[in-house]
Amino acid sequence: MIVLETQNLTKQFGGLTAVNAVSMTINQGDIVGLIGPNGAGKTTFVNAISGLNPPTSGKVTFFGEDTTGLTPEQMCKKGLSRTFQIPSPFPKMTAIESVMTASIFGNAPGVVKDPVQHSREMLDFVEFPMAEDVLSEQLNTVQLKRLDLARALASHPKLLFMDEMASGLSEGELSDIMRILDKISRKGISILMIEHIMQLIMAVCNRLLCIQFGTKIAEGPTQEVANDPRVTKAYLGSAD
Ligand SMILES: Nc1ncnc2c1ncn2[C@@H]1O[C@H](COP(=O)(O)OP(=O)(O)OP(=O)(O)O)[C@@H](O)[C@H]1O
Repeated sequence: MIVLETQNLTKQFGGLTAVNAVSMTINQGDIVGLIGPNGAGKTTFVNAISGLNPPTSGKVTFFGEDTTGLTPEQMCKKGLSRTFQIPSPFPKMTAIESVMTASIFGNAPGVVKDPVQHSREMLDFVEFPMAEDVLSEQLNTVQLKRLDLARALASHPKLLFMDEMASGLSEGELSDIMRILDKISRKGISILMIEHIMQLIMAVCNRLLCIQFGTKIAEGPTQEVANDPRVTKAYLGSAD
């Protein structure tokens, strides 16, 4: 089953074409790695799909429905959640209160009977390393990213976008993230992850999409794309 499809998705900022006619597909159960050099347009592409910064042209289809230009709130209600490269929490809220906002506002009324218990389960699920009543402003970046993930999962997504979840992680924290990604996937949630850490990409992604200067240069099975000379040249820096 096709979860998400983009057709010629384009985003321009004035004279800059940050995303240039990108067409791609995510199938049920996929863990797709979105790779490409810095400034390639990865975050802009994800923003254009998830509603944060709507596309200039092109089409987004989510579970067969045209969702082009819908707001983040509308996309969330339809089953698309995301995490951010730089999480921006509510600083004066505790961890559990932050997750509760998503639990309460990210689901249709009545879906979550007990938001406290549900949020606690989400924090457990992502193996949140701090007490649930810690203030968000006291968390470091790695802990904030874990909280961001719990918040994203609290709205029962069918598709999850993750923006550089693993940057700055130690070797041990990286294997924690791999385990958590596996748990998310086993729940039937499809994943698109922007990531620079090839160790993680190669271990968890079944497919890759590579963009450069806003244009798709490769899409397909992980090994195939990773070995594509255009990708090695663009992303890893050596083709010859
Ligand atoms: N709001 C904006 N206004 C103008 N230009 C923008 C805006 N957002 C992004 N850009 C530009 O669009 C291009 C793509 O940026 P984007 O952040 O999507 O790249 P990226 O692949 O996610 O990079 P990185 O890996 O460094 O996070 C860059 O040239 C960037 O400067």
